[in-house]
Parts: sequence; structure tokens; C-alpha cells
Amino acid sequence: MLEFDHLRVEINGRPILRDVTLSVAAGEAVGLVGESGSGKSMTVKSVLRLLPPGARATGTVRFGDTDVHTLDGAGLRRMRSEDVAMVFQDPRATVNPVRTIGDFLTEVLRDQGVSRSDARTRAAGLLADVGVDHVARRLRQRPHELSGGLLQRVVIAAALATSPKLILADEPTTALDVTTQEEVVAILNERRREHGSALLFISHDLELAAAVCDRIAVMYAGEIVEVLPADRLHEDARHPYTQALLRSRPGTVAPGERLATVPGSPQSAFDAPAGCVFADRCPQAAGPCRDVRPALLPIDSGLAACHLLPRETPSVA
Ligand SMILES: Nc1ncnc2c1ncn2[C@@H]1O[C@H](COP(=O)(O)OP(=O)(O)OP(=O)(O)O)[C@@H](O)[C@H]1O
Repeated sequence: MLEFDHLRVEINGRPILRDVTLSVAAGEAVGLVGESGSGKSMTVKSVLRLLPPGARATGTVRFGDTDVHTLDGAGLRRMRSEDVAMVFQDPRATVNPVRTIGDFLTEVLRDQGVSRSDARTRAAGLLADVGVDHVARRLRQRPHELSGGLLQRVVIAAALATSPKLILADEPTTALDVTTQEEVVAILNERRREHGSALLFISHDLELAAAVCDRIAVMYAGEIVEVLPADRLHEDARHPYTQALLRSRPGTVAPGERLATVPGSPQSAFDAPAGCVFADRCPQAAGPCRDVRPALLPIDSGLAACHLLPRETPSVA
């Protein structure tokens, strides 16, 4: 349903994404994980053509049969209002602070031609569905009267209002405390399954992404370096970067022991080496790693881009 095919994005001539190739099937949840600056947000924003000024995208982003780069204004508006919904990190930056929650929710429905009173009833139902209490009062309240967790539920309710084919969620719980995070992610995932919506879920938290998603795509310096089934994350992670991320989780060491970290600092696509993007920080880098870009190739249950992994050589009959 959604397909990135060798997507490359440059901003003012500097590479931000290189050769991003990834697909999301109808109803599937895919987690996009990686350190800050690895290009997760740019990948997701490119679906709705929300890249910053000066950005130039090449390659393809297909939504269904449509190449989103070729959509005209009307097609783009339809995709943004009906087919694809986006949930951002900070709900307070999404909801207009001077309008009521009722206005925010009914606006989406009124745009679809739903009458004022039906939109009000539907908005109340949507809020109840995402676990918001005292619905009638909430509809009259303004964003500053709600907690962050409650407001993010309102944003999720709005995202579900049109039963979109795809929900793009960019770190939807980062601004919330840990207990609220779990509740909000669970609600988002349960409701999107009921609506049959696919999900592209950005997170820097591998475990959280694995709990929510069917597959995980790991990004580093503007590239996807590994894709694997979420339930095989611990057993099948083969890329040295994914393995390093897994070792860096709190909970992997005894209390008082020093937590493992990925040596060096995060890199962006424009300062990554010419060969493997992870070569400068990889403890195993050797031979061709610094000069030759590894391709994303099948291994075990997924795909990985690493010269050091054993590959099956095609048999000569
Ligand atoms: N408006 C912009 N102009 C120029 N470069 C930008 C702009 N926005 C982002 N970038 C650069 O693009 C790269 C990818 O950024 P992106 O926001 O996609 O990363 P990310 O993985 O989502 O990070 P985070 O987890 O911090 O949100 C980074 O190097 C960033 O500095």
C-alpha cells in the first residue's frame, strides 16, 4: 500500500536520505527506529510531501497506485484529509490552542460533508473510543485544560475520524510520561487495528516499536540498514548497528553496572562515510566497509546492509 523506492532527499544540496526502500502492506504496522537525525521524520514527511523548503526528493513514494510526487493540489489534499493521518510528537503543537476540542474534532468530519449535529455526535463517540471520560465537557474545553496524555488521545481520535488507510505516527508518545506513553500507544494500536489502518510508527525506542509493530526498519544516517520481523528482533538482528542498539538498552545490565553505548556520536547522511554509513562507529569495520556501499540483502528472516554478513553464493547448476 505504501512503498518507498530508492527515495533520496537533499536539502540545499546536502543529502538527508539515501536510497530508502521500504514497503508497508495494508493493515500492517512498521516501526522506523534509529538515533536522532537518522532521517525517520523526513522519510515519513515525504509521504505527505511535507518536506522543508529547499528539499528535493528523487526516487518514488507510492501510495496505492499513485506516485505522490506527481499528485496535483486536489489529489494531495484528498490524500492528506482522507487517506493518510499523521500523529505528531507534541499534541499541543497540533491542536489550535484557542479553539475547543469539539471544534478541532468536528472540523475534520465537517470537511467530509457530515452535518454539524452528526459531527458532534461522532466526535463524542470518537473521544469515548480512545478512552476519554466526561466527553460532553471535554468537547467544550480548550487544549490548555487537558493533560498531555489526554490531548494526544484527542489527536488520535481525530486521526481515526476518517478511518484512514494509513496512520503516520512520529514519536507520538515522546512528550508524555512513561505510564501515559504505554496507555496511549496501546489505544492507538488497538483502534487502528479495528479501523484496518496501516501504521508507520517512528520511535527511537526499539522495544516499544517491537511491541507495537509487525516489522522493524532500522535507520542510520539517512539509510535503512536492517529490516526484520518485530518478533524476531532479539534472535535475528544481524546488523552491527541494530545489535549495538539492543545492547544499549537499560535493563540489559545489572544495577550498578555500566550501560553499553554505541561508540562515537550519531551521524547524518551528509557526514557519513562513502562506504557503509556505520563504518566509522562499527567495531568490526574492515576491508571494503569504508569505500563500498553495502546493499540491503536478504538474511535470515529479514534484510541487512552489511559487508560482514555471510551471504549465500548462488549455486552454479
Ligand atoms: N528544515 C531542515 N533543514 C535542513 N536540514 C534539516 C531540516 N530538518 C531536518 N534536517 C536534517 O535532516 C536530517 C534528518 O532529520 P530527521 O528529523 O528526519 O531525523 P530523525 O531521525 O527524525 O531525528 P529525531 O529523532 O531527532 O526527530 C538531520 O540531519 C537534520 O539535521
